[in-house]
Amino acid sequence: MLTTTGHRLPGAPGRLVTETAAWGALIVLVAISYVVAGTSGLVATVGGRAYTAMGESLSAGGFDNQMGSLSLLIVFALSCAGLFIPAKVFASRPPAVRKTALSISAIVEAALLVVLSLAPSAWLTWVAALFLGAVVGLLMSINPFRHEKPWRRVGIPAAVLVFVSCAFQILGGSAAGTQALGWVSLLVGIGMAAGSVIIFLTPERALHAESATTGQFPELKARVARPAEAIANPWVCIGLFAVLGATFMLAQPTAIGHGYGQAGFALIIACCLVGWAVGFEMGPTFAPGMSRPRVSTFALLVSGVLLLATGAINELSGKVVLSAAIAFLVGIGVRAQPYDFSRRYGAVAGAGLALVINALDLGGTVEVGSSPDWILAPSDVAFLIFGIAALVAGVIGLFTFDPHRLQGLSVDIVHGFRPPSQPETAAGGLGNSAERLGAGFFIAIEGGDGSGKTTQIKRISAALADDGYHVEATREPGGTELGTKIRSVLFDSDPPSSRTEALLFAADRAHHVASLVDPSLDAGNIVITDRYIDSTIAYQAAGRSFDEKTILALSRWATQGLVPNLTIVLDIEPEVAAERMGKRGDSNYLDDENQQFHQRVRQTYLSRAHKELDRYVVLDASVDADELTEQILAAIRARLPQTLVKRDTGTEAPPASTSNAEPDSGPERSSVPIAAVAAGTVPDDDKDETSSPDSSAEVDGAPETADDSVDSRDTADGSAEDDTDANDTDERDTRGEDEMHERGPRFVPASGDRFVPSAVTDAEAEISGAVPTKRVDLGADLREDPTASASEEPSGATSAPGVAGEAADRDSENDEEELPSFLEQKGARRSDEDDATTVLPTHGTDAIIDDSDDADGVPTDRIVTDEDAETRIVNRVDPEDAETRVVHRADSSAEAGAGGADEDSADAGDAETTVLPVRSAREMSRERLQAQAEIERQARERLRRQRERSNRRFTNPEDS
Ligand SMILES: Nc1ncnc2c1ncn2[C@@H]1O[C@H](COP(=O)(O)OP(=O)(O)OP(=O)(O)O)[C@@H](O)[C@H]1O
Ligand SMILES: Cc1cn([C@H]2C[C@H](O)[C@@H](COP(=O)(O)O)O2)c(=O)[nH]c1=O
Repeated sequence: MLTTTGHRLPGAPGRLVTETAAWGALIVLVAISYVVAGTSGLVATVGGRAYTAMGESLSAGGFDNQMGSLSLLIVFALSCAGLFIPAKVFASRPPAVRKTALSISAIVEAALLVVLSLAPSAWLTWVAALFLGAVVGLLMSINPFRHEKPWRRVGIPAAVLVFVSCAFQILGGSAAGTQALGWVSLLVGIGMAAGSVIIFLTPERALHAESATTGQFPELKARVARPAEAIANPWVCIGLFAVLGATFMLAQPTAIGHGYGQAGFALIIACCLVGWAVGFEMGPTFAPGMSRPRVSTFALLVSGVLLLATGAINELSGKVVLSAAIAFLVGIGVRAQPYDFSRRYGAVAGAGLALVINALDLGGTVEVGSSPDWILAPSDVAFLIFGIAALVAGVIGLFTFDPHRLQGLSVDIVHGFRPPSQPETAAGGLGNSAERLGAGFFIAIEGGDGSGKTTQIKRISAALADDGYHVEATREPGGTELGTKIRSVLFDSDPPSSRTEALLFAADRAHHVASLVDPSLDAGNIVITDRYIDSTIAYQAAGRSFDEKTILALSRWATQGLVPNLTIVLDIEPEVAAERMGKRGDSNYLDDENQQFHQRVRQTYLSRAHKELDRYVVLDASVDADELTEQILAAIRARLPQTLVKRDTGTEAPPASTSNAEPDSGPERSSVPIAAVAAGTVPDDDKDETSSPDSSAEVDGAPETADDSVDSRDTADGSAEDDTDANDTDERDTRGEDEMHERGPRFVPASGDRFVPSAVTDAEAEISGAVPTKRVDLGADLREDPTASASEEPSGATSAPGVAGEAADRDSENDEEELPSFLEQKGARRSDEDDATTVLPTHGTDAIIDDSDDADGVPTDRIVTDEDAETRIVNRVDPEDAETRVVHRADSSAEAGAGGADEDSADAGDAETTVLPVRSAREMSRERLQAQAEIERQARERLRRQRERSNRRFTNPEDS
C-alpha cells in the first residue's frame, strides 16, 4: 500500500493519489476476488471453461461462499505480508531507490487493475491477486500506513464504490453490482497510474517520509479527558483492532451471503469507514470522566454485543448501521489512550480469523419454532463468534482495569460521561493529582483592577491564620524575587508588546508556582494568590484578543497544570473600580486600558466562573469591605478540607514555615519579611514584640525577619547587640519549632515594591537622598487597629514583629521629629492606609551610578557596583513614585559611622543617590537583586517621566 505521512509533506500529491488508488484497489480486489473465485470455485478457475463458467455464474448471481473466502484469504495474506516487513528495510533506502520502487510498483498495480477491469476472468483474478498482493505488501513496507489516518485515503474510493455500485445495482439489479467492481477497478487503476507519473516527476528528496501524525496522542484534546495512562499490555486495543479487521473483512461475504449485491458491500464498507473515522476523532475526549483503559474496555464489551446483533439480523440496513457502530467503538476505544501500540497485528489477525471462520461455512438454518426460520450465513456465524470473544474479553477487561476512583458499574458509566473536575483536566492531561496539590489548599482571588483583591487577601489571610491554619499570601505577577523583576520589566518601563506581555506573565507564573506555590502546598498551607490563570485569560486572551486556547495552554504548561481548589472572583463594575483606583492613585498601563477592555476582562471572569460553578465563587465586590470579607471567608471555610493541618493540632505536616526557616535552603522566594506577618495574633505589630513570647514566635519568615533585622542593625549600628536583640535571639533558641514559625499568615513579599531594606534613620535618609515610597504592606490590616497604627506610629508601622522593639519605636519617634522636607510628604501620607514610609538604607562608597554621560542631566540606569564592598547606590526618585518599604529604622547615630563614608555619595545624591549598608553575604545577595531591580525601575521611571516632560514641553512650550 502506498502511503504518506500527510498531505503537508513535499511530494504529497503523488503519494496522495497513489495511496487513495491503492486503498481503492484493495477494496475492489477483495470484492472481485471473492466474487470471481467464489462464483466459479477453486477448481473452475484453472480449468479451460473457467471464463465461461464465471461469466455464467456472474450473470446468474450465484456465489460459492467457501471458495470465495479462501480466495480472499490468499489475497489478503499477501497484501498484509508487507505490513510486517520492517519499515527500515525500505525506509532506509536512498530517496532515488524509494522513488523508483514507488513509481514502478504503482504502475504495475495500475496495469493489473486496468486489465482486470477490462477482462475479468477467474485465472486473471488469481494472477492479479498474487501480483497485487505482492506489490501492495511491498509498498506497505516502504511506507507503512500506521502514520496516517486511513479513512482519509480509503474514504474516497469507498465513496466512489458506493456510488458506482449503487448506480449499477439500481439500473441492472443485484447481479449488475459485480460489473460495478470492474469499473471501479478501472478508475482506481487510472488513478494509480496518474500517481505513479506524479511520483516519477517529483524530486527525490521530496519523497522522504516524515513524522507520524496519528501515532501521537493529541495533547490538546487530551486535556478535556482524564489523563492518558500508560498501558503496559494493550491487549484490549489489539482486540478492538481485531474486531475492526473482522468487520471489514466480513462485509463482502455478508453482502453475498444475504444477496445484498455489491452496493450492499460498498455501503457497509463506507459506513464502517465513517464510523471508524468519527470514533477515532472522538476517542480522546469520549467519556471524559472515565479512565482511559476503561473506555477501551467498554468499547470492546459493547462492540461484542453489537457483533452478536450484526450476526443475528438478516436485514441490510441493520447490518450497515451495526457495522458502522462497531467501527465507531473501535475508533473510540483505541484512540482513548496514547496510540503507541501497533494496530497491524490486531487488524490482520482479526481479518484473517474472520475469513477462516467464514471459509468453514458454518452457516445454516436455525429453527426457532415458527416460520420463517432463522437463517444464518457463514459470515453471520463469524460475527457471532467474534461477538462472544469480544464480550468475554471486555468483561475480563472490566476486572482488569480499575474504574476511576468509582465503585460500581452503573456509577462508573454515569460518571464516565461527566467531565472530570478542572484540576484533573489541566495541562494536557497532567492535571492536579492529589500529589500535585500537596496537602494544602490553593485559593486564587481574581477580579478586575481595583476590585479589592489586595484588601481582601490581607483580611482573609489574617482570619484564616486566626483559625489556626498555615496561610501563605502571595500574588502575580511578583510573588517571588524573580517575579519582582518580571513585574518591574512589565510595569516599570515602556509597555511590552502584547505577546511579550503574555509570555512575561506566564514566566512569572511558572516560577511562582515552581518555587513558591507548589512547595507551600506541599507543606500543607493554604496558599492565597492575588491573581492566577484567570487573569491571563481575562487580560491577555479576552483583553488582548489572543486565542484563549493558546493562552491557556501556555499557562497550563507553565504551571504543570496546577489549578486552584477555589477561585473567588470579586466582581465589580469597571467604572466603580476605576473610581477606587483613582482614589488609590497607583496604576499601571493595564489599569489605564479603556473601558471596553475592562468590560471584556470582567465578562471573561464571569463566563469562566459560570462554566465551573463547583470551583468558582463570584461575589459582588462593590459591597462594603467588611461584608465582602465575611462572604469570602464563608466561601472558603465551607470548602476547606477537614484534613488540612492546623498550626496547633497539626502533627503530620510540618508547619508551613519550617521549610523556609533557613532562607537559603528552601525554594526560592522573596524572603524579606513583611512587617505585619504576625498579625492576626499580634494585634499591633509595633507593640510588645520583644517582650511577648508569642510575638516573637513569628510565622514563617519571621525568624528570618529577626535574623535580618538583628543582623542589619548590628551591621548598621556597628555596635553590639542591644537587649532587644539578645532577648529575641534567646527566645528563638528556646522556642519549639512550631512556635518559632507560627504566627498568622506568612505574606510573601511580592515585588520590588516590597523591598524591605534594613534600618536607616530619616536623618540618614535625608543625607543620602533615600527614597520615600508608597508602602504596600499586606500586613497592615492585620493589626487590631490599622488606622491607629498607621497614624500613631507612622515610621515604625512597618516594623517586623519581634524585631522592631522599643528601640525601633524610639527611633521612629525621633525620625518623626526630624523629617526632612521631602519626607514630610511621606508623613502627610501616613494617615493613608497605604502609607509611605520607606527609605533605602545607605552605606558604602565604592559603587556609584555613573551619570556622567548624561548630557541632559537625567540620571540613567547605568550602574557601577563594587561587589567586594557590597554596596550599591540607588538613584533617588520622586517620592511619589517609589514603591519600597522599610521594616524598621536603626539608630541614626550608629548609622552615621557607616554612613560617614557615604557622604560623598550622599552629596552625589544630591546627586540623587542612596547607598545601601554592608550586610551579610546572604542578605546582600538577596537584597542586591531586589535593590538592583528597584534601581532599574526607578531609573526607568525617571526616564519615562523625563520623556513625558519633554513631550509636554514639546507640545506645550509655554508650560515649560
Ligand atoms: N469594598 C471596598 N469598598 C470601597 N473601597 C474599597 C473596597 N475594597 C478596597 N477598596 C479600596 O479600593 C482600592 C483598590 O483596592 P485594592 O488595591 O485592594 O484592589 P485590587 O483589586 O488589589 O487592585 P489591583 O488589581 O490594582 O491590585 C484601594 O484604595 C482600597 O482601599
Ligand atoms: C497575573 C496577571 C496580571 N495581569 C495584569 C492585571 C493587572 O492590571 C496587573 C497586575 O496588577 P496588580 O496590581 O498586581 O493587580 O497585571 C495580566 O494582565 N495578566 C496576568 O496574568
